[in-house]
Amino acid sequence: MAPHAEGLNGYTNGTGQTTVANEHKDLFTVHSPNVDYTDNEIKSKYVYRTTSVSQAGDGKYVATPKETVYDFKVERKVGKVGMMLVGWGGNNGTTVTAGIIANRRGLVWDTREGPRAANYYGSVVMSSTMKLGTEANTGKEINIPFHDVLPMVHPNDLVIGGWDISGMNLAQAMDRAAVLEPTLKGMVKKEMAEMKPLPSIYYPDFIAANQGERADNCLEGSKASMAHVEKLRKDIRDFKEVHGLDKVIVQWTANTERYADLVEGVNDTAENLMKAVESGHEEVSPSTVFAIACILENAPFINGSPQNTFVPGAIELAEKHGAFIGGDDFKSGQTKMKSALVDFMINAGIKITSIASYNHLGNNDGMNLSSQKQFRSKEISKSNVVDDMVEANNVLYKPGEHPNHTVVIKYMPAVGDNKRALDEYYAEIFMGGHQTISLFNVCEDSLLASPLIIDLVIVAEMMTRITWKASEGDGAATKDYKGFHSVLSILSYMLKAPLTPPGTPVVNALAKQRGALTNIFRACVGLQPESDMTLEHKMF
Ligand SMILES: NC(=O)c1ccc[n+]([C@@H]2O[C@H](COP(=O)([O-])OP(=O)(O)OC[C@H]3O[C@@H](n4cnc5c(N)ncnc54)[C@H](O)[C@@H]3O)[C@@H](O)[C@H]2O)c1
Ligand SMILES: O=P([O-])([O-])O[C@@H]1[C@@H](O)[C@H](O)[C@@H](O)[C@H](O)[C@@H]1O
Repeated sequence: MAPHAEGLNGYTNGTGQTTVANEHKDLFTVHSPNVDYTDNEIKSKYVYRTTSVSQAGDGKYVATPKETVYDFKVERKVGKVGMMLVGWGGNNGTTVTAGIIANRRGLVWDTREGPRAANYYGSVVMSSTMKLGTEANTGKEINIPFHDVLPMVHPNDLVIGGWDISGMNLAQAMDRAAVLEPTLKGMVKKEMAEMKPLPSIYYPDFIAANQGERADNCLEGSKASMAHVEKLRKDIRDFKEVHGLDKVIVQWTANTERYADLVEGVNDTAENLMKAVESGHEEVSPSTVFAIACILENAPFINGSPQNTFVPGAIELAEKHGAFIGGDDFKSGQTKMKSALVDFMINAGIKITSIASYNHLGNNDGMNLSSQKQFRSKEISKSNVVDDMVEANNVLYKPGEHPNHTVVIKYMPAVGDNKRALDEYYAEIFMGGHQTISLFNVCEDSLLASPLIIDLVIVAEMMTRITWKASEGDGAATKDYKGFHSVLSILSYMLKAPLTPPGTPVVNALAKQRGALTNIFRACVGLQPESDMTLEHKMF
């Protein structure tokens, strides 16, 4: 077996290079009067160009180009970052932890197909690129690793911890998950056996009854309480202190909960929500209690599951505290494919009239989802993913017209984590014709979700070091630098049901989501949005 390369005081990032942990080296600098680099900051002046449209009567519009000048400021020091997972002992939690350890140590392990090396495939931040520009004298396109556009935390440097209602240590839980090759598990088992999830809050009514048998690592109390909020806050503070962290990002990768009823006077405002927690109201879910604890600790909290963790009171609480939240529901395989395929077909002028989405899986997630209330949470997040694309094409679809769309999930233990997704897309094409696309997509769910957990942590942490002010253009110029809105809709590329600031549109089209993420980060170093116009190759 090939020995694994291990740098002193650092790690190999899968390509054999040894990188000193926590040190960021700029791959490029922007040479512009609008960009200023200091030891601690990158400051840029960015002209944001949009088009304002107004109705001109008889169905016509007037389009007026608009310009707003923003000043962005990026802190260059990454600091020491912790990732705390709720549901750490689950398939995703154990898999992402083992994956980061394997990358940090540059592990290579034997498989039936020969040796495999640790990598971050499936992470848009770690394994995709973006166009920086074109080479001055050759016109050749220069692409850079996405991770290098701004000073971002490297996943190998993440300090990992978390909670689980199951008390298994991470090595035992990794075996239970049955996701990774035994040869790889053997190489990380010792380190993972040292990792034990903190006891968590367990309110049985929110997840399937079939989860009860693993709940042996729970705090006292089966309903929300301030004691629970304060205990989780202390867990976060202690984790930061013990590991000397500058910040902690928390993610919910625990089981899918049932939707919480939205009750006026209970979870409609921040004040009522806190009162509901104090009174132990049964409609406050564990995930909402975690969200409250993170908001009060100013630890960004991301919901990787489909339930409505962020009830209106939680969003208002986050806004009041200027804390970051994001969600919902990792977009890993079947839905990611759907959002790309539907985007392409509708933008090609093909009228999708029905989408049948079936899948079966045999992991614990599937077992939890075999309970109707938990399935309903997932059905909602998987069904709404095409709405914006349909609504954007009023040539194909009349107002309110939608394709038929059905979502089926079945629990079949035999296939374990290797979910089978079967989709049929039925569409109308030219002159009464039809196109039927049938997909069979085997998604190794945790191996697809783990890179998303990493991307969500990296992007959320990056957002804690970006501030802005508007210097010219429409609307009141802002005097001081401030952070982005509490609801991090920039995370949408990794999520099925993107949470957006109240009153703002939800974008599910995958290309638009990636474009927003890429171009916002480019703007922070004064670069214009990626443009594929390549006029330089068309007009000379
Ligand atoms: N591809 C994917 O795997 C994928 C994609 C999208 C969403 N998700 C969602 O991610 C979540 C995790 O998926 P998984 O496959 O790892 O599931 P899993 O069942 O293997 O892991 C969930 C873990 O959460 C723990 N848990 C349950 N309630 C808890 C609580 N209140 N506090 C702390 N821990 C708790 C369970 O003990 C379990 O270890 C699920 O909600 C799933 O729907 C997964
Ligand atoms: O592949 P995808 O649709 O993005 O997401 C997955 C679903 O297909 C699956 O049914 C569910 O069990 C997983 O938790 C995950 O949500």
